[in-house]
Amino acid sequence: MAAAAVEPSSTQTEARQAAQAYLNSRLTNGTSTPSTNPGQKSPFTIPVIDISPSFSPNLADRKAVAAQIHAACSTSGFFQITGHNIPSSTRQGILDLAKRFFHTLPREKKDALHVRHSKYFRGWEPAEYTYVNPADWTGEQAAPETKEGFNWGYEEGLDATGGDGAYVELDGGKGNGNVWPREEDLPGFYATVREYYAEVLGLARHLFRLFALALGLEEGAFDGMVTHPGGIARLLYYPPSKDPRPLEAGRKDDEIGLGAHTDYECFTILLCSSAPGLEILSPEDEWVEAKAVEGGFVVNVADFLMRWTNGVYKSTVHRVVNRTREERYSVPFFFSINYDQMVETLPSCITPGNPSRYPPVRAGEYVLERLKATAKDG
Ligand SMILES: O=C(O)CCC(=O)C(=O)O
Ligand SMILES: [Fe+2]
Repeated sequence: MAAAAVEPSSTQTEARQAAQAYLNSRLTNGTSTPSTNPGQKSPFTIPVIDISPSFSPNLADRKAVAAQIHAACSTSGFFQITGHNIPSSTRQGILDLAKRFFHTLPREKKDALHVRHSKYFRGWEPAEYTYVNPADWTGEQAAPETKEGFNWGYEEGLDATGGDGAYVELDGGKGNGNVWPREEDLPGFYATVREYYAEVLGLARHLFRLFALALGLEEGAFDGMVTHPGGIARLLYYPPSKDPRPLEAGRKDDEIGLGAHTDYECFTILLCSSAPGLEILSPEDEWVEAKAVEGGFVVNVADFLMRWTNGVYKSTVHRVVNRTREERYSVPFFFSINYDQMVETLPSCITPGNPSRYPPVRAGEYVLERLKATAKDG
């Protein structure tokens, strides 16, 4: 993406500087340091929440799940869910599709889908093209990222509700910026993406109702904001480690799958294959392995929701390092509200001790500026 010859808007400046300052404040030169105060660790857990009671007709059951979500979001910002009703065949189907995409689509067909052709970062993202932590571009000890990705966003054909016909892209543009492999090159690609995306989008809308309850709002408070929501999803591939070693506090890694970052949207629903690799930065600056539970999804708060909740919900720094000889695949889904929606700090998150810290912002504008900041030539 060519650098624009215009002054960055205040949102741009805020998004880039705040993201980098926040990361820098949490990272010590890219290495983790053991806690100097082990007796005073803050509670940092990634709880497993069975959300099956949230499908109950009884409001008290739904509120009980929301309370667990609230506790997780206001501490570690991460939790895992089971009891979500997404069939295991749908989950396996998209992981198998990722493997086919990365291993069988020839390089020139991938190149035709390169993200550099897309102003919304859709399509194929080779390992070296982006760094989620801009400080890694120039850092002396910069380790290249090993992840390879394929990105797409919301479109009505992927929404089981059919949408409301009002989808706009990150910059307010009409239509959607998705690009797809040709059907003859990867038969069944779109159908498999659709099956998974429709399910995970439905789950995200359901979770958002629980977030409303968790924030002390009426359950349907956000429903009108997710009728044509932003929802970027990715297939990700992390090759096996060339030098597999366990995570060790204080040791700089020379292979990084995906650098230290926070996510940008409201929350992320992550599906992973069996190889571990996701690591979360604790308040003591220690990387903690987040081992995915069988059949579950990892859910984490992202920056836009942290901003919207005035910092009450935590968007926590994480990264991926494949420390195994196995290939690793994952499919994150980054859920946003409608990109044309303006939001102001939620009144329920403003108190005399925590006055509103952020000006109003349009959802898509915020996310697009954060995405631009990850491309090396962006
Ligand atoms: O692959 C994973 O497990 C996590 C991916 C991730 O954090 C991201 O894409 O933002
Ligand atoms: Fe992430």
